[in-house]
Amino acid sequence: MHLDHPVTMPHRHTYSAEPQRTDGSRRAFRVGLGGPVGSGKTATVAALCRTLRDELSLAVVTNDIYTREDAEFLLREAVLPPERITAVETGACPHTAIRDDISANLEAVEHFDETLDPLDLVLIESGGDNLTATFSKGLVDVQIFVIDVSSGDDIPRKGGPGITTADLLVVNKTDLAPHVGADLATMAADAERQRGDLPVVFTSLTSDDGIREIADWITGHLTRWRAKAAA
Ligand SMILES: Nc1nc2c(ncn2[C@@H]2O[C@H](COP(=O)(O)OP(=O)(O)OP(=O)(O)O)[C@@H](O)[C@H]2O)c(=O)[nH]1
Repeated sequence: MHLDHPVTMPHRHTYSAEPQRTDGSRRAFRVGLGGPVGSGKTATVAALCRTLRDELSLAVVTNDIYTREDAEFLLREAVLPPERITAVETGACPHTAIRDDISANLEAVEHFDETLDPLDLVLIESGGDNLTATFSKGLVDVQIFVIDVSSGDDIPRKGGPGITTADLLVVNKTDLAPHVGADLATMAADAERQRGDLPVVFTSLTSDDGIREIADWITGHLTRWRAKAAA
């Protein structure tokens, strides 16, 4: 049973998609990273922090069901100073906290907006879920869905909202393709069939392969979002 009905769990926040907060100051651009358990979401967040931290002011919110493991990993790796990493313990289906009752995540990002000024970017990592997990548009401006080749090269063909609608699809662990018999060309063709013009990036985080492409995609969106706000 899902305890995530919007009537039983009303939002405490009124979301504004505007780049300004209610006091007129600028809020940070919010990027959600979701995907199945173990696909490489935390590794992607860590690599993005290392790539972007010198050019942008950024922070990270992680979501785990009962632990703070992902945040602790990022702290251990020192990808950002500790005051820029926080954890939300969802205590329920991971997608509930990013899609249905987003209040704990909103509180976390708003706290960053208030305490880290100026702040350009917040990465929000979902707990590992299934192919249906997507973020509320009230929480993130764009979302990235991370799958990996070791879960089977038929995953893009199977579709699901994460694969078909995410603003960016990341296919991670390409280094494992030869070992698990995954055909990357088939994955690319299936992903294109499911997503049309929406972009796909192949990554291998053993060598940070593809991370610059994701970082550029994020900064491109951030620039356009700000320009739209200023127009
Ligand atoms: N070979 C290989 N291993 C990877 C790659 N990316 C991540 N891993 C490993 O895969 C495992 C899971 O990676 P995580 O980043 O923790 O995955 P996650 O999606 O955050 O996992 P959950 O938060 O538990 O859902 C770890 O042991 C990583 O070191 C990759 O590109 N290649």
